Amino acid sequence: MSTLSEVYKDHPLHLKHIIPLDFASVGSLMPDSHVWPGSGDFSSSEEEYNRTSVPVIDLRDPNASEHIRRACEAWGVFQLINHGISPRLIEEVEDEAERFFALPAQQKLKALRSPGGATGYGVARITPFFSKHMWHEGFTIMGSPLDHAREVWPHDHQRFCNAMERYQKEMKTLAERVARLIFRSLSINSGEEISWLGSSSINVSTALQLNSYPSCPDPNQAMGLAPHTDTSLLTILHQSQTINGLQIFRDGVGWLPISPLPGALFVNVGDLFHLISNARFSNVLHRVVVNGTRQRLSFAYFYGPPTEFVMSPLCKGLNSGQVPLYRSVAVKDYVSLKAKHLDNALSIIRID
Ligand SMILES: C=C1C[C@]23C[C@@]1(O)CC[C@H]2[C@@]12CCC[C@@](C)(C(=O)O1)[C@H]2[C@@H]3C(=O)O
Ligand SMILES: O=C(O)CCC(=O)C(=O)O
Ligand SMILES: [Fe+2]
Repeated sequence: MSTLSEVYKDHPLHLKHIIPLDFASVGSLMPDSHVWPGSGDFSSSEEEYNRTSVPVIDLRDPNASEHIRRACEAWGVFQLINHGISPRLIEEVEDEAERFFALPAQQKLKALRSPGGATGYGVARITPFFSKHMWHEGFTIMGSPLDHAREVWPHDHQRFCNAMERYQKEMKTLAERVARLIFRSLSINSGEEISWLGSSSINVSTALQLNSYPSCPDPNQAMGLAPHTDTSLLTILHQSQTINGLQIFRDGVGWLPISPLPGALFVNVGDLFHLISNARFSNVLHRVVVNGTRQRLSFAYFYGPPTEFVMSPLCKGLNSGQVPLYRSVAVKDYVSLKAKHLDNALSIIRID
């Protein structure tokens, strides 16, 4: 049984695609390596529209499953309220992430992701697909971050590890709950297709990504995180309550900023739910823009089936007369395709 980390070992990256810029040493001039060609003004006047339109799902609502289905079909995203994650725990994770990203570059590099590694400090994995670098630094965690944390803080890593481990535990429970509601909305309540869901003996594929977008001397020329879809089944995102940055792409509208509702978590459909739902659910394209005066933090929890699990469009999810649009693929093979081909991964398994 291979783990997600083992799958990424087959796709090593060059150090120049791992080491972030020392953002603290950048003055008022943007380094050319980080100036995105053709980038204009990233701001948008759609904020109010967005605030009122992105679906809000109340987990206490008895009809949550049906509401989630509609949100996944029409938007591929929703804001989740009454999710049960304690604000105290979120604050602790925020404090610890802040403590890490505020360290001098040399200290942070002690936790650098290795070329064949999946976890640790570094730039986004999608970096090699773009000619310019993103205004972003991240810390990827899969389970315990102990090995990296103790390199950074030999005597004071415990609170970082505790916060990250507790957060992942709570996120996993929440992701299972949300995934179950989504499967239910596709009329899948039990059986082979979800035998792995909620099982304590089967390793699902999960990762916690701490994202930091430092303040930027010229935010209109920089890209926080380039447009991408997530590889996961679903992603649960906590974003800074005060600084906007996340934008989703809507056909016919363009880039829409997502302003967080107080206390809400943001959920987006990833490639795997798009595949399983036979493209009924949108794996929404999203990106992050940066701020001229303030750092923005976000935490993304990626949730997916075990790496060996073979996924195919679920018959019950298909409307009558519909044919499967994708062929079956093991999670690990899809992760490999994505690592090699990024946006083209889905079209490679698409049935014409
Ligand atoms: C499980 C994972 C999803 C992710 C790659 C990773 O191994 C851990 C980092 C994740 C992340 C976060 C920023 C955006 C993204 C596209 C990237 O480059 O790294 C996602 C990856 C993904 O969804 O494929
Ligand atoms: O920072 C954000 O708001 C989004 C992060 C994201 O898209 C990701 O980690 O995949
Ligand atoms: Fe993402």
